[in-house]
Formats: sequence, C-alpha cells, structure tokens
Amino acid sequence: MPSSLVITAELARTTCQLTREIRRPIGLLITRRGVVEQVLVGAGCAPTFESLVKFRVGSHALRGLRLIRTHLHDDPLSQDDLTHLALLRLDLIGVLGVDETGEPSLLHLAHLLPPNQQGEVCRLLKPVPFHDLDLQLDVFLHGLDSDLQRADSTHDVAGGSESAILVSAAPRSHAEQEEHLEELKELAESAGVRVLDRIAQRTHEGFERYLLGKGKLKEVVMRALQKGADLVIFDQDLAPAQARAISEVTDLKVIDRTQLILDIFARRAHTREGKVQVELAQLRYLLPRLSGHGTSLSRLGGGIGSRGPGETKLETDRRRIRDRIAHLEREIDDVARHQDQRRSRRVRQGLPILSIVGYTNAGKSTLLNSLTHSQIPAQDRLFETLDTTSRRLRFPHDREVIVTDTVGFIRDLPKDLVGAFRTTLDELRDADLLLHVVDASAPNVDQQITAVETVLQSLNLDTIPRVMVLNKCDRLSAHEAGVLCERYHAIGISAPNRETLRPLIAHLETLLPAVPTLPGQEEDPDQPPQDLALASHS
Ligand SMILES: Nc1nc2c(ncn2[C@@H]2O[C@H](COP(=O)(O)OP(=O)(O)OP(=O)(O)O)[C@@H](O)[C@H]2O)c(=O)[nH]1
Ligand SMILES: [Mg+2]
Repeated sequence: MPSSLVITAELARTTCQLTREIRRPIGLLITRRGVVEQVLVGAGCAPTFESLVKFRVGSHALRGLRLIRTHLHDDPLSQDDLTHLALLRLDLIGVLGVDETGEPSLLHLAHLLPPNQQGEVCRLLKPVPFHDLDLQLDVFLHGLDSDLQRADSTHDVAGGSESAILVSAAPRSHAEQEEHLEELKELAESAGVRVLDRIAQRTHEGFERYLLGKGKLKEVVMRALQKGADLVIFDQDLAPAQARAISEVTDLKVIDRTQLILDIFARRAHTREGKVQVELAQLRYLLPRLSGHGTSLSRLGGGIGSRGPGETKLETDRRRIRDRIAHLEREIDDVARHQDQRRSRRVRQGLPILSIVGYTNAGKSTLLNSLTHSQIPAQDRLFETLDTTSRRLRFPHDREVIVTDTVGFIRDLPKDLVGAFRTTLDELRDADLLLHVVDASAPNVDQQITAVETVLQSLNLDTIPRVMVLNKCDRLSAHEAGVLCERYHAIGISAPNRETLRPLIAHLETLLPAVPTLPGQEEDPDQPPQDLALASHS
C-alpha cells in the first residue's frame, strides 16, 4: 500500500464486504510502510498493549500504526476509539461505515494533538465519503510528528525540569491517600519536578500486576497525555516487575517514592560521606531491579530517578554493582572509624550532647542557627540537611553543650536509606538529650510525630531522654498553640525568633548537668563555644 494513502480503495472495499458478510466490524492495524500488522474482528476491535510492545515509542511520539475499523452503520468515533487512539499513541484512528451493498460509505478520522492549554487530547476530522477522502497521509504524519516533537522540546525548555503525575493506589481511604499525595508533591517539588496532576485509587486484592486497576492506569496515561507529563510517580513502592509492567504499558517513565527520595538525597549530598551513603542506598535499591537485559534501567534515561550511578554503571552486570557496593561499604566503615575518634574526643571533653531530631522541614536547622548564631542552610524544602552539624553552646551558670543538627525523618523512610545513613544516624546514639522538633502548623502533626517516634524506636534511640518542641507557633493562634503544647507536653517556639526560645532554654538548663569549663577547651577544633545571646539579657 502506498504510504500516501490511509487505506487503498481495494482493501477498503474488501474489508467492507467481509464486514457485511460476517456482520461484524473488522479492524486493520496498519504500519507506516503500509503493512497490515493485525486484523481484529468483533465489537472491541482494538489491539492490546502487550501486542504493541515491539512498536515502542518515545514519550511524546506516535507509534507508527494506524487503526482503521469498519462499522455496519455510519456511527461516528466512539469514546473507546478515542481512548485507544490516545493510549496506544496511534498515528490515526478511523471508522469506515459500510452501506447496504457492502460498499464503503463515510469515513470518520481522528488524530492526537500536542499538549495544549485546553487540555484537548485529539482532533476529530470532518467525516467524508470514503471516495472523496483527500488526505496525503505521509505529508500529514510528517507535520504531526514535527508538531509533537516541537511541543516536546518547548515543553522541556519552558520548564527546564521534568513534570509528573502523582499516583497513589492503596487499600486506604481517599482522604488518607490525598494527605500522602500532598507530601509526595512536596517531595517532587523538592526534587525540582513540576506536579501537573494527581490520581488516587482505593485498591483491593488482585491489583498486583499494575498496582492499580487497568482502567485507572488508562486514566493515568490519558491525563499524562493531556497535561504533557513525562513522568509518573507512585506513592507506593513498586516491585521490580510492577515498575516494568507499568512502564511497558504506559510508555512513560515510572518511578516510586523511594526513588524520588533517593534522588533528592543524591542532589543534596555534598560531603564525601553523604555521597557514598546515597550511592550505596541507590545501588542497593537498584540491584534487585536489574532485569536480564537491563532494559528497565536504560529506559529510565536521564533525570529523576537516575541521578547518581550513571547509566553505564547501571548497565554493567550485577557482579560489578556488587563489587561497587562492597567498596562503598568499606568506605563507610572507614568513615565510622573516624567518627569514633571524633566522638571519643568529645566524650573526653565530657560535654553533654543535645541532638535536634524531627520530621523533615520541621525547622531543625533554623533552631540550631538561632541557638548558636550559625548560618547553616535552612530552606522550605524537604531534606535540605543531610550532613550533621555540631556547635558548642554555652548556657549561663556554667553549662555547656554540643548541639547537633542532622538529617530529617519522614514516614516510611526507605530502608536502604536507613541502612546507608547508619553512620550519620549512629551519631545520635551519643546524644544525652534529644530535642524533637515538630512543625506545629503541619496538617498531619500527629502522623509526623508518630513517624519520628517510629524511626527513633527502630534505631533503638527511644531510651534517650527526649524533649518535644512545637515549632512554627507563629502560624497558629496563641490558643491553638497552647492546646497543642498541652496535648503533647511540649514547649512552643518559633525558631527564627530568639525571644520565643526562652522557656525552652530555661527548661534545658534544668536537665543538663553543670560542667565547669576547663581551661583549654576553647581550642576545640569543632567550634569555639557560642554564648547564648539570650543569657546576657536574663
Ligand atoms: N513560620 C515559620 N517558619 C519556620 C519556623 N522555623 C523554620 N521555619 C521555616 O521552615 C522551613 C524549614 O526550615 P529548616 O530549618 O530548613 O527545617 P529542617 O527541619 O532543618 O528541614 P530539613 O533539613 O529539610 O529536614 C524554612 O523555610 C524555615 O524558614 C518558624 O518557627 N516559623
Ligand atoms: Mg535542616
């Protein structure tokens, strides 16, 4: 068949006549070279995703296949037809009416559109009698390909970042899933991803293959097309086989929450120790996901979820990845030994250690800055801090402590991360007192507190005395703050405002032992002690 024709008159007639005879619609799936790839008979008349895997395409391109099906009447394209057009990224979909005598009558055609502001996925062409069809298919497809490609590149330049649809599928209520999706959105934004839409489904048993139902998965793809998303981020961890199945069916890049968190950590790791820990966590996560051909990994391409170990590294065999893991583990052991030396120096000094812990973005670093006049980075994004910072702080009445700020926690902290951040988290073991900072203005305060307590328990740190501080009280009314403080037996503060820290400091003083400052301690290489600014006023 010439590449300029949608379908030859001869093939159209034969198909129409057959349709009349068997009284069933017939669908022809035709390649750009004019080869009939599949013949489908019966009502549904649509190829399956699975049968099209070999015609894989890039995220915004067409599949190079058109579907022309017959219809015993002159019905227009159905919603199902348009869904197939979008989901399968067909070049074109057409319905050809069959008249009484078995001759082709009206032809209805539709094609996809580049992502647009109206959110329109496709355009329906005006139906024409088959013999009047005047469409130069090759020219038309060339134009459509370029439009789609252009939209893709302007979209990249415009945003300079990836854009995503967030998906949650769990046997949980919608409200609960929405809350989790809200946090997933913050995570995505912290990774520089624009969030275009989100979808939640309450699932039951039997959704194992794609995690969510097939119908819902179609909806995800449709929305991704409408909004021009190139990435789908799942709130649930995907088993390797699920991730593969989903990305095969959707032709979109698919990552889960763990990968997203790992990606943020990879962006924020600055120190050698941080980088080693993140790479280790990434490799441990990837190892079981290395399929036979490494296809699912190479399909990740660049960007989110693939930072850190480069693509070439990912495609080396498992054995080399295992070697790398072993090497990184040895490096971490080295770090741990160094850490021990640093610790024993502190222990010799006999200074109590006050460690600030809490949910990510609660205001831990801001509090350390306020207490010790430091300027460590504090920003409104998740996992700003990865490395531990220690500062000496002198209270009035001969009390001195080392205050440390460290990586924040999150619910369901990926276990590979906990393992890899062992040395960072181990530092918390030396704490004499944990200061649990809570964002009192967070909509899910309760869950954040529970999540932190769970992590502390899992690290066996729940035996260390703990003081809870409700931060960001400036965002609440005095009454609300009072009620919360009472409920949690906590002290309310607003970390950037030093004045609000007075009650906290007074309380800490009662808990800390008096240590007379010995001569020579000021030469401590960590930092000279910082007098409490408030102390001189009180
Ligand atoms: N309104 C208000 N904002 C605060 C307060 N404390 C901190 N913030 C803001 O909250 C954001 C997060 O603060 P950080 O100190 O970076 O929080 P963190 O707990 O160290 O966060 P990670 O290191 O990412 O885990 C920043 O934008 C702060 O300016 C407060 O008491 N009130
Ligand atoms: Mg911080």
